[in-house]
Amino acid sequence: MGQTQGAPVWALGTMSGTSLDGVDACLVRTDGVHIHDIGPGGYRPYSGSERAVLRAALGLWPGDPGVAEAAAVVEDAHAALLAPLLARHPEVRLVGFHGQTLAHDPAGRGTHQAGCGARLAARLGCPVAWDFRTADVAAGGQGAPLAPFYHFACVARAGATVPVAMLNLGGVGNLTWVDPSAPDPGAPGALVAFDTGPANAPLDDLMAARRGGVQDTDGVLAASGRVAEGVLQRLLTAPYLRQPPPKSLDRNDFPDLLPALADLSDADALATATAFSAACVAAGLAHLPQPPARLLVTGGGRHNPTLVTMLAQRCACPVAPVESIGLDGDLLEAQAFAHLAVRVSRGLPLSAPGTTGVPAPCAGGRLSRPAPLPAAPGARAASPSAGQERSRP
Ligand SMILES: Nc1ncnc2c1ncn2[C@@H]1O[C@H](COP(=O)(O)OP(=O)(O)OP(=O)(O)O)[C@@H](O)[C@H]1O
Ligand SMILES: CC(=O)N[C@H]1[C@@H]2OC[C@@H](O2)[C@@H](O)[C@@H]1O[C@H](C)C(=O)O
Repeated sequence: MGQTQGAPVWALGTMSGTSLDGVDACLVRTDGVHIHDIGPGGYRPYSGSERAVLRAALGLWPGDPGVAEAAAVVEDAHAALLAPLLARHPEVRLVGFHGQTLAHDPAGRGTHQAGCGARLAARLGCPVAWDFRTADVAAGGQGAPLAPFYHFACVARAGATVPVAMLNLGGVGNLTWVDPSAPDPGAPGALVAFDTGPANAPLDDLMAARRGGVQDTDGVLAASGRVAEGVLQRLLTAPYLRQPPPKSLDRNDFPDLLPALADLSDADALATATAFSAACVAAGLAHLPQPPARLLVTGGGRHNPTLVTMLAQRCACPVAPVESIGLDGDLLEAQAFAHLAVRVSRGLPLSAPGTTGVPAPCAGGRLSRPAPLPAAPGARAASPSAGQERSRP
């Protein structure tokens, strides 16, 4: 089973992740199958007040009060980051706009990413691929994780010959096992992927609640505490951890976690939560078809040495940052949505039974093109194909 390829194009992918820290963006030249080039990236943090708007909107669904305000924060932040990047890089044909997940309940109400790609396309004057998760959920999948199809391309680019795993330590953790001998990411057995459990989100939430901070920078507070083993072992009885994939999480799907740490000192609470995030990954490794040769870590959590050390202590395989295969772990998810944007524009699947549990490889996403400028008096009407994957003016 091969994948249909067209010519590679430059796409600009974005991610506004569950940590609510800010928006990442990165250029990738891709045909949706192979990564041909990785270009520059950018980051635009949310201000304290923007983050408060997003935090207040967590758990909300389209139409709920507060959602329009959150969507405006998301779109404004993306426009502020992307407009100068697009001006400097006119070679970009397409933006991949993930938006901000506010709620995720694939078995119930669906999945909700705030931010409208059609409005963003109009503001940027560039086609935007967006709403990546809805079609997968509608087809019976989890709608997440979606980065695995990009992980497959990354592992192929690195020339791996044996199965490896990629671990994203974001607000939530997600793990992708990749068999590089598979012909494409939708092939049976090519990928096994799922969310492992909470990763940075509870650490950030503890710091916010107890210290008024944003994160436990470099894991310093956690390193000064002691893991409360009894509490940790109780937390590790969560049924989610034993449940086989496919499975995915909302940011706040472990509501008992912070209350379980309430009686611990700040340092011990951080140490225990950090150990829990690491142990969730170790529990996830048991669900893989075979042990990976290496666990390649991406996402903000790889900057936390306490978390990484706890992880390495609990994993049988070597643990290394994705930088060890020449990738940038701060921009990998943004790159994923550049790659997926091109797949959207070409009708290629974004997910498969091994990644989201969708019954068959599933295409998805929406593509919004900026409205054509009104015709000048006397000018010919634009042809129906005008605006298809062309250079921006
Ligand atoms: N130096 C550091 N020390 C400790 N933690 C850090 C450091 N740098 C980043 N982090 C953590 O990484 C988080 C951001 O990670 P990342 O950008 O990968 O998450 P995200 O993309 O928002 O989440 P997700 O992948 O779940 O959507 C921060 O909120 C913080 O918890
Ligand atoms: C619903 C949603 O936005 N999920 C995110 C979240 O953050 C990490 C993990 O949970 C993952 O499932 C997903 O993001 C990445 C980019 C993904 O889809 O692969």
